[in-house]
Amino acid sequence: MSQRPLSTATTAATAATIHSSRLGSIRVRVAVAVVFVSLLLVGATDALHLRYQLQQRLQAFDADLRALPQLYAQPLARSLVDAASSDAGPSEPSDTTRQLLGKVQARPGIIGVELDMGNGSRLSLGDFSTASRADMRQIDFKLGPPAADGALVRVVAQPEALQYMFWREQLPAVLWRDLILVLLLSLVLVIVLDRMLLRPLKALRRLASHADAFDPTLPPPEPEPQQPNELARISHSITRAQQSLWLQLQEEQGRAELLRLEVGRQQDALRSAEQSLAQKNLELGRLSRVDELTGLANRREFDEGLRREFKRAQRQRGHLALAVLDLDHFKSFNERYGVAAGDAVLTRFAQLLSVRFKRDTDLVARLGGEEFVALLPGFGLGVTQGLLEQLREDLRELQLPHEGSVNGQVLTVSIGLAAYSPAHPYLSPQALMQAADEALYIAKHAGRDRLSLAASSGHPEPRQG
Ligand SMILES: Nc1nc2c(ncn2[C@@H]2O[C@H](COP(=O)(O)OP(=O)(O)OP(=O)(O)O)[C@@H](O)[C@H]2O)c(=O)[nH]1
Repeated sequence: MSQRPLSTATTAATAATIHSSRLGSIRVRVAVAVVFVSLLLVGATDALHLRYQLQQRLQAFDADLRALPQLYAQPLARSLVDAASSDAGPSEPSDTTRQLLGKVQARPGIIGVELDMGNGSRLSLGDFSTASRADMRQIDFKLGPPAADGALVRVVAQPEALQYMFWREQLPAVLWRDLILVLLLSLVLVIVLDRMLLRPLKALRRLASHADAFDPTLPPPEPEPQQPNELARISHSITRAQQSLWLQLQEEQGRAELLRLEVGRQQDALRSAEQSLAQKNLELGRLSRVDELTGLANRREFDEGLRREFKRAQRQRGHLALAVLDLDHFKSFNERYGVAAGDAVLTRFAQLLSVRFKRDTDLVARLGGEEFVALLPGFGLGVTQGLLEQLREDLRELQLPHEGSVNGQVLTVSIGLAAYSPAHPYLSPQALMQAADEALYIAKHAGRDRLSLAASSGHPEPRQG
């Protein structure tokens, strides 16, 4: 968590660096574009202006050319008349004539002037070698009668020279002026663009980078200083939204934490309830199979064991001994010594049974009241009889007083014993149980405190202990 603000800040700083370098290159490009546009504007304006001026010059030049006959026809005619009356004669042009023609030739754009005096004499000033070119202009005018009848003046002009002169005059000044104008215009445009476009663009990009790095799980950043109004409003809106989201997130996180704690508590309670339920189920299972007073197996457990071991004995053609044990005159014991003492005796007798028959396969159970059973897989009548006699001896040794007993002194027990074997196979568990019960019945009726064997023939044999 602690690295997140750092990485976000780094990202924002990197983005700002990239943006500022991009912005720098944009500035250069804008400046170049502005200079180019200024150059174009100023150049185009001046080109139009110079072209207009040149046209004016050419028009004026044409007008001057057309005005030459009016200006020079008279003076030239007069100079010829004067020359005719001079000593040199009409065939030689006078100095005045030369001067007048020189004036004409000296006019800008005029490359040559020729006077054909009509008497075979000619006077040429300037260069006529290029007179045949298409852009040449030629004006011929006659020096009218009577003074110079037949004299002709030919003026050859070249506007190109005039244009060349025009450009040579104008261009340096125009170029300097344009340069200054371009610089000034570029400066103004760059300043205006920077203020109106680049700065808002820069602020917008910074805003965009903040929007990119927007994370409602972080505290909102400080507002940007000196932003244009609209951008400041957008920036403040984003900051406000972020603040609101952040607060909501804090609340939600608080609520989520409480819910997590509550869920944890409920899960703990559920776990302990499940454990308690499992224990109770175990206990229930145990209780359903165990006699509560003595801790021995109960009748249900015994019935299952009897069925199981009987089938095994049948299957394996083995031995299975079953003894039913009943304390004698227990009713009178309860009456004399109390039920609690009776319970203690039942418990003590159960312990004797458990000690005596302690193999894993032995099953000792209390069927109810003062009646017990011992199911002994693998034992025949002989071995079991010996063990039961030892048990009766164990009981005698305990010397549990019972004045109402058979012998008027101690508690005794009667036992009925039956055993399944291949030689004496009973047909069912019930038949085996019934045989043991019958043997017990015989033992009781024979005077109690004894063991009675069930005979396979159905005639149990009581034995005096
Ligand atoms: N203390 C105690 N007495 C029980 C318990 N269950 C049964 N009894 C008593 O055991 C006595 C059994 O009496 P009976 O069935 O008449 O048999 P008995 O008096 O032993 O006579 P015989 O079996 O013929 O020798 C009854 O008085 C029952 O109340 C028990 O869990 N605890």
